Amino acid sequence: MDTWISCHHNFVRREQPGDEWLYVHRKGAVSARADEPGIVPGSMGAPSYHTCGRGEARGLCSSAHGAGRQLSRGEARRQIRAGDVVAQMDGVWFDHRAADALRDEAPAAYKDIGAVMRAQRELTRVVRRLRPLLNFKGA
Ligand SMILES: Nc1nc2c(ncn2[C@@H]2O[C@H](COP(=O)(O)O)[C@@H](O)[C@H]2O)c(=O)[nH]1
Ligand SMILES: [Mn+2]
Repeated sequence: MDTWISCHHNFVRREQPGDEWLYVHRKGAVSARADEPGIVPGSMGAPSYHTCGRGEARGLCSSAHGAGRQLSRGEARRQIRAGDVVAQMDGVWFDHRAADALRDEAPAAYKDIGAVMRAQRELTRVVRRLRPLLNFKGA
């Protein structure tokens, strides 16, 4: 099957986003050149987005690669209980036996993906919003 979207978020490429040629390093960011497809995932319980770049040179033709963390892993483990993970994953199938181990991956450990998409609307356009149905994370 053809790959629909291949979207790396740790690479360097020589590019000319404006007048100058640059080595653009993307670490936790994705390329968002004009009409370029991308993926911006939310969290294990929040929507993900298929996107289309706007080629905004002031943003080095880039966008965020995800919602990003609201809480560090340590802070998430301190603040979030297994029961919170189950509650936050309401409507998404996952292995409840792993709820305790997944405290640092809980939806509340990540920023609000809707707010992140609004904040970067000049960089990338939403093509499709995907609601999570099932999540599996290996130990
Ligand atoms: N669709 C999912 N998105 C997730 C999940 N866990 C985290 N995330 C989001 O992805 C980005 C990028 O994560 P990275 O590990 O590649 O750096 C992260 O900021 C979250 O917004 C998940 O289980 N499913
Ligand atoms: Mn990453």
